[in-house]
Amino acid sequence: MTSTALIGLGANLDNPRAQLERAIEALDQLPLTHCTRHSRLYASKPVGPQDQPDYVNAVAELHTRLSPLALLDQLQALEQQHRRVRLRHWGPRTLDLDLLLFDDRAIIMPRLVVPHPEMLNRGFVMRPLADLLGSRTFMSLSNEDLETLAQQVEGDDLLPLGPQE
Ligand SMILES: Nc1ncnc2c1ncn2[C@@H]1O[C@H](COP(=O)(O)OP(=O)(O)OP(=O)(O)O)[C@@H](O)[C@H]1O
Ligand SMILES: Nc1nc2c(c(=O)[nH]1)N=C(CO)CN2
Repeated sequence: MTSTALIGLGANLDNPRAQLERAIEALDQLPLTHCTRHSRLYASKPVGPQDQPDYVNAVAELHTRLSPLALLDQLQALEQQHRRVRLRHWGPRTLDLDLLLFDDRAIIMPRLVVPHPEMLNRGFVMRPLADLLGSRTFMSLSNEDLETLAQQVEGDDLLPLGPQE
């Protein structure tokens, strides 16, 4: 059975934009998985500790035949690969891949909570998610459409990035 998964991507490496573009390509190469589309990339001010560089954030939609836990394993392996690159280049931070939604399932396991518990509080997640799926509602997100939910957290400093060069 094919499922739809939404992935939140974030990076604040030296070249976070290139990291995200590579990560989106890598998501499309995962076993039993295709990246069907992704949002535009956004530059965003760090939420939480401020003594770190700005982030680039985006959301990608996957069609996958992996189970939620198998997909999480793959996402964590990808994060590890990017972490190795980061160490080599002494980059300031890592790549974060969050499993935001998996069909309309509610999952509570020791390693995996879906919908991602912080997503509704994060403009850098909700804005790109609403760009992709604005009118969609999820029972697992109180049946409210994503555009309305995104507007409730607007206020983060988000800057859409245009095409490079
Ligand atoms: N929906 C989810 N997506 C990704 N990881 C999850 C999810 N639910 C639970 N986890 C667990 O959370 C841990 C992720 O830790 P990580 O260091 O990436 O968190 P963080 O990036 O600091 O915070 P956040 O996940 O809030 O962005 C992993 O060990 C993973 O098992
Ligand atoms: N703007 C922004 N801020 C963050 C982000 C992120 O992806 N974007 N990720 C964090 C840790 O996961 C902490 N703060």
